[in-house]
This record gives sequence, structure tokens and C-alpha cells, in this order.
Amino acid sequence: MIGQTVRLADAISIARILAVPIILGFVLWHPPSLFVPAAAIFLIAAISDLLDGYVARRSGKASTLGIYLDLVADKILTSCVLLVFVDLGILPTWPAALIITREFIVSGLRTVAAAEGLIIPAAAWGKHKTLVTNAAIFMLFLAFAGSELPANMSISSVTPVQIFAYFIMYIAVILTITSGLRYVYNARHVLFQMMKH
Ligand SMILES: O=P(O)(O)OC[C@H](O)CO
Repeated sequence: MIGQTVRLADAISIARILAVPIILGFVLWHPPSLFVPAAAIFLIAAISDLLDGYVARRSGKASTLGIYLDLVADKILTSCVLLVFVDLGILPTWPAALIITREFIVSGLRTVAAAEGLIIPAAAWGKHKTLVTNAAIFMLFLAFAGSELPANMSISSVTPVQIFAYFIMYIAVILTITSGLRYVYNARHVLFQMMKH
């Protein structure tokens, strides 16, 4: 039973990864008119992040594969959608670059910590960052659904919903940086250890 629950959690994470090409397909095929179906699939994928955590917790024990799949699925989903937003001019390069760089730094830290026998699981501040980032992405999808893309817009046609979506995205950037710094600070002994070798 525990094995089955863990496998269900893993299957949910794998489904989240498989949803990424479908979302990108909708977004790139006919932007921005297919943003609503893209947003709907993105929302289901983002909610599945909460679901796989719940399913894994019910088993009382997350598998190592489950921890890996959960983290990797989140990062693939977020990074790919941010890149496509940059491609379409919805997002400047720097917030996407900052978010993706932070993910590399924290993932790298997890790798060296694991080599030292230390597991760095997703902490509450990391989960909050993911929640806010996903909310911002979902709102950007809806804010630009059926509207002009930024390259064809005049400043006067920017809507309050679009301004609000960007506001949430910049909060997500701040949470991404602060949560990343917390991981680095909490694992400082791993970094000091690395410097000694
Ligand atoms: O901030 P991280 O790297 O711990 O990632 C958190 C996860 O996205 C939560 O599922």
C-alpha cells in the first residue's frame, strides 16, 4: 500500500513533466489566443504539485525518486513557461534568468550536499516561492489571453490585470532570491567543506 501511494505520487510528478510540451504547444502554436487552454493545463499541473506532496505525505515516507521527480517537475514546468514568455516578449529576460539561475544554484547545492550524505528537502519558503511563481504565471496567461502581445501594444493599452500579474511576478522573483539565499545560508557548512577540499 505504501509502495502504491508512493508510485501514485511519482506518476503525478511525471504527468506534470509531460504536461509541459502540451502547454508550450498551445502557447507557441497560436499566441495569445490559446492562452486559456494553456493556463488551464498549467493550473492543473500546478495543483498536482500540491497533490503529489499530499499523496506522498499520506504514505508517511517519500521515496528518493519521488523527491527528485517533484523538484525536477516543478523546475521544468516553471523554467519552460518563463522562457516561452521571454520569447513572446511578455517577460523581460532578467527575471527569467534570475529564477532559472537560482534553480541551478539550489539544485547544485542539493547535489553536493547529497554527496556529503545530507538531503536538502524542499522547505516551506521554497514551496511558497513555487506557489507565488505559479500564481504569477497563471495570471500572466489570463492577462494576455486574447489581448495583443506586448510588442504590438502601446503603453496606454496595458490593463490593470496585466499590471497586477507583473506585480505578482516580481514578488515571485523576490521570493525566489530570498528563498535561494536561505538554502545557501542553511547549507553553508557544505560550502565551507567544499572550500577545504
Ligand atoms: O525552492 P525549492 O528548490 O526547494 O523547490 C520547492 C519545490 O518547488 C516545492 O515543490
